[in-house]
Amino acid sequence: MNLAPPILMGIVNATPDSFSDGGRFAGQAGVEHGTRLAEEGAQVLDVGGESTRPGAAFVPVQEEIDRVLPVIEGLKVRSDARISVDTRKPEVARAAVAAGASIWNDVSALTFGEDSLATAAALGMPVVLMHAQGDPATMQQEPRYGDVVGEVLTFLRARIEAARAAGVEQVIADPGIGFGKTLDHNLALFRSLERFQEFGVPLLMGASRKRFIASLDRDGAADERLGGSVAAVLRARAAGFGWFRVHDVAATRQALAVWEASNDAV
Ligand SMILES: Nc1nc2ncc(COP(=O)(O)OP(=O)(O)O)nc2c(=O)[nH]1
Repeated sequence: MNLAPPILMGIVNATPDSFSDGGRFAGQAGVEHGTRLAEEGAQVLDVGGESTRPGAAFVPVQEEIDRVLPVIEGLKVRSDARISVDTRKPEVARAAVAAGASIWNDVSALTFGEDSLATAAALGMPVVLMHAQGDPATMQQEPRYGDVVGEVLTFLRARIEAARAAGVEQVIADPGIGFGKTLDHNLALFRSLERFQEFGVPLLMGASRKRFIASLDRDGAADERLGGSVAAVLRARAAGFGWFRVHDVAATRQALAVWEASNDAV
């Protein structure tokens, strides 16, 4: 399997309430944090202004723009890393691109806004299409699937086709770990990651510090989940994933370096 070098997407949550680092990286603190992540090896910095953790409240457009723009503008000055904007809202994506973002990371896979598809095509940048069942506010109340892997694949296949039909040329697919999934649903996806290669597009894993890790080991807090986060990255890498959205860039970079060097199959 000839894999392109891994792309590390460092998480910069300019939010007051993100599940693992809420309130720490607004404004200048977000610029400093993103700069540090780029120095640690992140090729992309993912700037978000709305938490999408289970139970998160909706953030109005202007408030989300006010959160992400100062961080994006500051990072454009301080770092050469590409910037992605983590938003469901086309208005926020447009503002972020005007400020220097060049990737749209949409956890709603361009379904949230009526003009999301047209906006993505007009902006002409790569779009991350992620699977989620339901809305962050309620998605973990009672996730149900007949065949979670089959249904996630079917959804992403349809969204990739819709994006391409709308004129979006570059897409990245993401199974959406933790977005409307129980532990068993997440594990079923992890055991079937190779099936996502069918799309023939870059694949993104975003498992960093998520709850399923605590469910498998001592129920630790978000800052006690580094080992599980790295393990999830390596499992995805073994399945051909190339993009990794992580909080802990240096540790992930090092783990991938050792994994790549000790796997001649890469
Ligand atoms: N493509 C993609 N984007 C994502 N954005 C946010 C989160 C949630 O994690 P985090 O940003 O750390 O927390 P919060 O949503 O509370 O800010 N997970 C993903 C993911 O798995 N894939």
